[in-house]
Amino acid sequence: MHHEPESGSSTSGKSKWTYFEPVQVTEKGVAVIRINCPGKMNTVSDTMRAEVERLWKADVESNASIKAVVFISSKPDNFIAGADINMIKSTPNKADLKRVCMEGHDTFDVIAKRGIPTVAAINGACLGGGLEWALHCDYRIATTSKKTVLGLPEVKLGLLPGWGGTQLLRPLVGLQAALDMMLTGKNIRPDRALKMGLVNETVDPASLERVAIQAAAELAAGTLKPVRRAKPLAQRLIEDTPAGRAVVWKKVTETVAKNTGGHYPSPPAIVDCVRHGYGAPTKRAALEYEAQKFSEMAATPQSAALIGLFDGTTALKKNPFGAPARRVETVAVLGAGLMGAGIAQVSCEKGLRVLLKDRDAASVSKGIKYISDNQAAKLKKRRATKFDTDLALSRVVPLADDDTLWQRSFAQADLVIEAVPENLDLKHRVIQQAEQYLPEHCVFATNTSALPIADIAKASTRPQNVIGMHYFSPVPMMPLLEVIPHAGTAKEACAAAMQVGTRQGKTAIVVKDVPGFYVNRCLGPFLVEACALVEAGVGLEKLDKAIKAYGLPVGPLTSADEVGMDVAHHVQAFLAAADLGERMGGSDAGIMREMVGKGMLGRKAGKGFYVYEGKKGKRINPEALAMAKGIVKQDLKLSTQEIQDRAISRFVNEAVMCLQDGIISSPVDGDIGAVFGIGFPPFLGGPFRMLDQRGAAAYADMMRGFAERFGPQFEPCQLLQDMAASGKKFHS
Ligand SMILES: C/C=C/C(=O)SCCNC(=O)CCNC(=O)[C@H](O)C(C)(C)COP(=O)(O)OP(=O)(O)OC[C@H]1O[C@@H](n2cnc3c(N)ncnc32)[C@H](O)[C@@H]1OP(=O)(O)O
Repeated sequence: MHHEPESGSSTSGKSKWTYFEPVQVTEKGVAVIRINCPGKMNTVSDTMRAEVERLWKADVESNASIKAVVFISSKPDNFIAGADINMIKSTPNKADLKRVCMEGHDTFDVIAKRGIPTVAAINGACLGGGLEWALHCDYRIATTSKKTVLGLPEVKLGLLPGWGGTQLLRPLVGLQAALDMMLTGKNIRPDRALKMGLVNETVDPASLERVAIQAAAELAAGTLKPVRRAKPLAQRLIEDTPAGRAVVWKKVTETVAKNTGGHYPSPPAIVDCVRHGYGAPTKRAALEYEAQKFSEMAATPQSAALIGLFDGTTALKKNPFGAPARRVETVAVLGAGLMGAGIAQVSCEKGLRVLLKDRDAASVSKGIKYISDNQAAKLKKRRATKFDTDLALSRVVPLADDDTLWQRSFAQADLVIEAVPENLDLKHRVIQQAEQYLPEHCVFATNTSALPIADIAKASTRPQNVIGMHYFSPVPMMPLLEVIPHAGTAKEACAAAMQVGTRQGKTAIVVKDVPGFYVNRCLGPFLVEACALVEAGVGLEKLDKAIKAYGLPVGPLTSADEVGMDVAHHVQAFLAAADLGERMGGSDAGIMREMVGKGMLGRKAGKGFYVYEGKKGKRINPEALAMAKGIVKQDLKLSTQEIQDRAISRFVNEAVMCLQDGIISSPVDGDIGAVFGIGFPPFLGGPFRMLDQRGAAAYADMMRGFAERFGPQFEPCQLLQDMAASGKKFHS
């Protein structure tokens, strides 16, 4: 689409508004309303919404020369990032949010009443209430900037699109695409948004304002008519007939039930709102229903938990050590196995130069293949462009020990991440070998899940530069990073490691240098309890199902099979020998030891607790079942709730113990670590949020009851007892 530029805007000086620039009116009568909320992001609060209505009434409504309006942002990287989450959180009576939503509609009614076309000129994040703002407009133009994303992510906060999203999106993109967007909360990039009919045009960022003004003028003149994407016949048959829609409702209801396990109320509420829209007597009635449901969702503990995780993730984007004096540009990764290649991938994708080194060309090639295969997959799924993937790969320099090129290249490294196997001697050797060629300032990070960082640092001539960076596997998928300074690590090294982790897209928490760090330390007692439960007569399948039903992605037995029985057993044995004392009691995990001895190492060996039969899937391993039956001490006939509480309380108590001992520095870190590290149910918000919601006193009582019945490993730690006695909450 071609638009002629228009010149000669008039402006009215310094803004009298808090959230908007002064309205500019062009010669052809296009009013440009620039959104400029205080702070980094534009968000829609009740006060911002009220102000746009005042602005409209003061500067637009009675100005007859205005023929069309463009809404545009003054911020470099966001249009509107949604409703103000702080407003949602701080509304004490969530029922009041219905009024907030409905007043939003009143404002858009005021705007619509003037009868002039409105254009949303979108650059950067256009999310949630921000996209709903754009949906209320007559025309949407998005820039092709990498920063431009459109989406309705409310579901990720346990909410639903409450400013018309469940009603206004469907007519543009179709029922199925609308449901997909709202139920996944995924970001839509501009090219996709154009294809699906979400926006009318895409433009280069430099042209956005000019094109938007021109489009507005043409809409006003009637020379431009917004075209709705035509639906193919098959889509019409499904979406536009009651019989077709019945199929959609059935399918979507089943998918929602399967994906949420019944733990999340907002996805079914979204489906309900969309469905309600078809039968509602008026558009207003449908919007009122949606607003009612929005306020109900905002009052759920699940929403509070998910918003808590959003806040925690946002807070952790800020480096607690401040920006390092020297920005890391080149990262050397030692070891091109699964871990090393994953670390190299997330680094090169985010613009870091990577020196990937392994023993020989064959080993390093495997790592390169891993990265290039993943890039090809991203390209295929359109998660990246050819240019992005080519650029990422071009940043990786493959290096091998048998070619001295690595020695010269290492002189450029700012930070090394070693990911060689877990063997102290080997780690010492690689540190000493690398240090000969590394510059003085280079930080040396070690990716270990078990070895003390202080011990690894002993081999270094610059121990102040040594730090732990514990990634989780598979690195490109897992969002968490534990950053572990030892007692002698310099602040500058901590700052650099945190900055690199955040740049790699990880949420990084700082953890003390103790056995298991945080996540594995909490997993230890949980794994032991899984074995103890088998000894208490809980069937293998029942155990896995009970923990999955609690909301973890998989049960402990599947988890042991996936990470490998040898690895799981090693973690358990290592922690049993460490400083956790009685807290690792309850079982000696003999079943795992025996399974390792028999080569039942889990998925990688084709059998563990389950037998893996290729396409046929998996079934309980009869050999493991026989072993399990053989170790039952007394069948206690535990209920599902008892199984869940016994296993989860061991994890939770250890998490609180970590806070008590300063291994983690806050409940926020503890919650994020548990949710992002092991998949602790997000709808519970993490162990600390869960304790706040369930009540520390009730939880401590339950654990004391278990301690009496099953042993001292259930004794609640001091901090949990203190919180129980004081009635205080971990999160204020
Ligand atoms: C009925 C309608 C309901 C809704 O609309 S619910 C809200 C739906 N919207 C969202 O869920 C989007 C939330 N925001 C984000 O996902 C990210 O942010 C962005 C992708 C937009 C940008 O990410 P990045 O560039 O990394 O910035 P950053 O550090 O996350 O945020 C900078 C500051 O902006 C605040 N912020 C962002 N979005 C909102 C929001 N919707 N309400 C209130 N504050 C918001 C953050 O907290 C932080 O603040 P600080 O600098 O003080 O730490």
